[in-house]
Amino acid sequence: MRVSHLQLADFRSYTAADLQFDPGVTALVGPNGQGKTNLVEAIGYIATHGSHRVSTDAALVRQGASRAVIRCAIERDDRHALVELELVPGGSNRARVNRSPLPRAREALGLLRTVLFAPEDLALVKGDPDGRRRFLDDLLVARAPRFAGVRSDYDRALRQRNALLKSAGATIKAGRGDVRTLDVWDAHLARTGADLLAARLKLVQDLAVPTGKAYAQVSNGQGDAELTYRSSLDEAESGPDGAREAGGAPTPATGADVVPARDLLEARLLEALAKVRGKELERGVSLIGPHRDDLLLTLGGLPAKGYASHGESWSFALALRLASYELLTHDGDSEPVLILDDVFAELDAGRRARLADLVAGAEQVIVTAAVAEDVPEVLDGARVDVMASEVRRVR
Ligand SMILES: Nc1ncnc2c1ncn2[C@@H]1O[C@H](COP(=O)(O)OP(=O)(O)OP(=O)(O)O)[C@@H](O)[C@H]1O
Repeated sequence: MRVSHLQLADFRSYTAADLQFDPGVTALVGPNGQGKTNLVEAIGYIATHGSHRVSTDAALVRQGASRAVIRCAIERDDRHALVELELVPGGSNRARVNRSPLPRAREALGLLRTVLFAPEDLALVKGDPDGRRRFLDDLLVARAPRFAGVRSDYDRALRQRNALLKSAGATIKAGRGDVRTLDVWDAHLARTGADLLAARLKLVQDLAVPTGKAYAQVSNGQGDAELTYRSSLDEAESGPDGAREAGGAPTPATGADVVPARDLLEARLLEALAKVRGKELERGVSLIGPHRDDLLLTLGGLPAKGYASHGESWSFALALRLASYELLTHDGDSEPVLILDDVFAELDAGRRARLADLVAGAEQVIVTAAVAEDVPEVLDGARVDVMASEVRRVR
């Protein structure tokens, strides 16, 4: 799969942009702050309906404008799709595919698949669990777009349940409030939470081997990179409020683990929610569910966060992206578009060369760099200069 044409209106620093892409490598080159990342961010947005840099859309609309438009032509074998997204901060985004409006923008998910690696990815290793949960959920959606609905159903159930715990918690605890409404939200949370949890557990199992392999490739065989899904459900069941005895620390995924059935997870979530209800009413928040989980990253048995060096952390983040690329390629009938935003300048010579070798044969690679020398020679291809939010094809 590849992007063949990108057009922007009022997106970030661009009043308008129009850029054609060839298959293979395209390097977007220009000094800092000229609009290179804005271009790849727009392509990433078409694929994920989100930005890799900000969590709300307001910053994506050019200052002074009220909406932005991204139009992207996608080629997949001999099929073509023209996807157009209109970003309306504070309102609902609108999508058109081949010039026909879709009832809901999220129906356009899945038409373009990208894997984007950027300096922000260091937070996957060094940052809070929130970023790692988002990584897993974005990959779930890229593999199966229906998970966009699952995720938003879970978020809605969580918001409503937290609002109820906060507003009516004290009265329910005193035996005067409407417990039945809380029971209903427990059921919603357990149902949608089980969908999300089962999918994440399976995803971590699928990612474990390719991540270890990619880490070894990028770091030239140094260190064992492992993934472990840490679930708040397991912890609640083995804690003082729980019914089960502690089962010890969670073990790293091996790729061959048995993922608990979704229905069993739903029953376990319901039971655990009932057990912690008193504590939740006191605190006014939901204490169990996928929103409290984490993906633990370990290197040679030690947590990467807090122990790994800067270079090792980079390699781990890169390994997660390369493993995502492998999964998406394996699942679908075509390779996702690979985007490397400003990453070569961050890597040492060895890692840079190994990464370049790994991605050189991909169907489409879009690279951004401040200077052309940062792009490894093996990634020889088209070059576009970006200056003051103007694009100029030079090769
Ligand atoms: N909503 C917006 N409206 C107008 N300008 C914006 C908006 N958002 C970002 N910009 C501008 O876009 C520019 C940054 O563009 P971008 O991040 O693409 O730079 P870059 O070329 O990738 O730089 P670097 O090499 O430093 O990463 C900044 O000058 C910033 O002020």
